[in-house]
Amino acid sequence: MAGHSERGYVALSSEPSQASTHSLLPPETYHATPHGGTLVVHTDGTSYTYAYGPKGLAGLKNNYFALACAVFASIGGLTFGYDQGVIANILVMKDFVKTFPVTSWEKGLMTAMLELGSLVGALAAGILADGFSRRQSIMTACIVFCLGSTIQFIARSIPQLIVGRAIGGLGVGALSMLSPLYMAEISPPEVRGSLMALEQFSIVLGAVLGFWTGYFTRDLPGSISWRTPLGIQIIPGVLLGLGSIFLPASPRLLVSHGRNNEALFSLAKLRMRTRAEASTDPLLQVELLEMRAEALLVEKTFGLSSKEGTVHAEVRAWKQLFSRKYIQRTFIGIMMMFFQQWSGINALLYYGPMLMKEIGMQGDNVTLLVSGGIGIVQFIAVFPTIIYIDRLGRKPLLRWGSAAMCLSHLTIAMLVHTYESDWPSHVTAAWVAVGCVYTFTAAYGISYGPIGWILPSEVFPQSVRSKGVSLATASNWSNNFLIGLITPEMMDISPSLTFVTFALACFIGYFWSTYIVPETANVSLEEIDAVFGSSAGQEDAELKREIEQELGLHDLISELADGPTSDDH
Ligand SMILES: O[C@H]1[C@H](O)[C@@H](O)[C@H](O)[C@@H](O)[C@H]1O
Repeated sequence: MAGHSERGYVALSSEPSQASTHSLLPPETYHATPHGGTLVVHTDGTSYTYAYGPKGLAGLKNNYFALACAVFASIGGLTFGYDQGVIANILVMKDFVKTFPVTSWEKGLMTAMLELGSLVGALAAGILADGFSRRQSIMTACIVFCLGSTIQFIARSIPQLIVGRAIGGLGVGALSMLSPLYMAEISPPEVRGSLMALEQFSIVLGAVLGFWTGYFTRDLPGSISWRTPLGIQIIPGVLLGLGSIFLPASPRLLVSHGRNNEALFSLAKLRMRTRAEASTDPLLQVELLEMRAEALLVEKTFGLSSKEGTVHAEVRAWKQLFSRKYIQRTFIGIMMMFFQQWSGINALLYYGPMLMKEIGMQGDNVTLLVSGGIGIVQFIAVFPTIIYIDRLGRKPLLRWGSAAMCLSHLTIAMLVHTYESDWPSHVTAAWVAVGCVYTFTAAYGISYGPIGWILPSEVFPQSVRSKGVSLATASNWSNNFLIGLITPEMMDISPSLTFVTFALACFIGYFWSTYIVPETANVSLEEIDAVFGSSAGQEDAELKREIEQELGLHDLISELADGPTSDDH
C-alpha cells in the first residue's frame, strides 16, 4: 500500500473518469454496498476513484429513511405554498369582503405582510440556526407559525389579520430556509437533488391544496367560508413542530460543533445502520471523515467554527460570505432566487385571474379555474425533476428551462400585443396564449422552481451554509414581494411589456446558468469546493489533502481498494 505522503487528492465523482487519479494501488475494483447507497472504488493499478450511487428511483429506494425524513421536513414548504394558494381566494370571498371592507391598499398590505414577515424570518433563522440544533430551530419556527395562523383564524379586525400574517410570515420564512438546509445536510450525495426537490413538491402541493380549499369553502355560510382555510394551515404547523422531535440530528452540524460520535450515530441512523455497524462500516466512516475534514479545513483557514456562537464569530461568518473566497457562491444563491422570481411565476399565481382576462379569458369561473390549473401544472412538473435531477444535473435543466420560459413569454407578449383590443373575435389566439402560460409553468416547474431551493443549500461550505441559504431565501422573499408590488402597475402600463420584462429575465438566466452556475449534481457537499475551481479553492486543496491524510480518509479509501471485491454486506 502506498505511504501517506505519496497519496493523491481524492475526488468524488459520479463518473470515475472525472475524478482525480492516484498511483501505486493494486489492480482491484472494490464494490461496497453501504447504507443502501453504493460507494464504488475503482482501481486499475495506476489510479483509483470513488463514486456514490445509484441515483434516481433506485437510489431513493435504497435511502428510504433519509427520504422519509426529507418528506417530513419539507412540510415547511407546504406552509407557504398553502398560504399563496389560499389568500387570493379569501380576499374575494363574500363574507370576508362584507366583514372587512378592505381597500386595495389593505389587500396589498395583507398579502405583502406575510412576505415581509418571511423575509425577516429567513434572515433571523440564518442568525439563530447554528447556535441551536436544526430540529430546535424548526420547532421554534413552527410555534411562531402556529401562533400567527391562530391569530388570523380568530381575527375580528383588519389590524389583527395583518399582525397575524406578519407573525405567521416570520415562521413561514424561517421554515423556508430551515427545511432545505436540513434536507441538504442529511441527504446522501447520490440522491440529494431528488430529496431536495421535495421542498418544491411541498410548496406546490400546498399551493394546490390552498387554492382548492378556498375554492370549495368560499360558498359556506358566514365567516366559516374564510376561517376554515385559514384554520386548516395550523395542522401542518403542529405536525411538523411535534414531529421534528423525532427527526435525526444533522450530522454535519454536529461535526461542526465537534460532536463527532453523535454525528456518526446520527449518520448511521440516516443510512439505516445499527450503532454497532456504525463503527465498523467503512462507508459511514468515509462520509463522516469528509465532514470532519471540511470542518477542520474551515477552522484552520479562518479560525472559525460555528460552535463559537459569539457575536464576533457571527459577524465574521456573515463577512465571510462577501470575502473573495465565497462571494461567487453568495451571488449564485442570491441570483438563483432572483431569476426564479423574475421568471414571473408569482405574477401568474397572484394575478392569475387578472392576467387570464388580459389574455382573453372571460367569466370569473373560467379565470379562476385556469389560474388554479397553473398550480396543478407546477405540481405535475416537479415529478420528472425528482426522478431525474441527479442524473441530468442542475445546469441542463436550468438552461433548457430558461429557453422554454423565455419563448413562452415572448409568444404571449406577441399575442397580447396583436389581439388585446379584440379578444372575443380571436378565441383561438387566446387559447394559444393560455397554452403558453402552461408551457411556461411546466418549464419553470421542472427547472427554476425546484432548483431554486436546491442550489443555494449546495454551494456553501458548512461554516457559512446557514447564512448563505438565509441570504438566498431572503432574496426569494424580497424579489417575490417586489413582483407582487409592481406587477399590477406594469400591467396597467402595458400587459405585453410585462411579459417582455419576464422574457428578458429568462433570457439573461439562460446565459447565467450556462456560464456562471457550477454543476453540483453527484458531488458530496464537502467536495463542492472543487467544482468552483477558484484559485482560492486550489490553495485549499493542498491543506485539505493534508487534513484528510491526518484524519485517515486516504488510508481508509486505500484499504477499500486493497480489500477483496465484495458486495456482500
Ligand atoms: O418555488 C416556489 C414555487 O414555484 C411557488 O409557486 C412560488 O410561488 C414561489 O415563490 C417559489 O419560490
